[in-house]
Amino acid sequence: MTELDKYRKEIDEIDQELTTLFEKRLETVLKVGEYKKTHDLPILDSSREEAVIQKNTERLNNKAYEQELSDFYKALMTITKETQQKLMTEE
Ligand SMILES: O=C(O)C(=O)C[C@]1(C(=O)O)C=C[C@@H](O)C=C1
Repeated sequence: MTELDKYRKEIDEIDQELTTLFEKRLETVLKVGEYKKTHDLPILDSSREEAVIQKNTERLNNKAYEQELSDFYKALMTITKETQQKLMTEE
């Protein structure tokens, strides 16, 4: 096995955990979406998004990744808002 193969195997294992966590987060986001739909609340909550990003960048061991993690959460929350939007337009 080359070094590249080893790194890719490691990435595959990390991705397996990420996928499990992504699915879990998305399922919870859908529950939030149902709540918002029932209570007629907007999907976007900018202050909550800022808090999510701040809390998680503070959790970083290596602060050099702050921008990357912030971009990651922004992309993630773009997806979660789209998923909630689909729920809102359902019957
Ligand atoms: O906390 C909420 O209100 C959510 O809908 C979840 C979430 C997220 O993915 O974390 C998604 C959209 C909002 O703008 C803020 C946060």
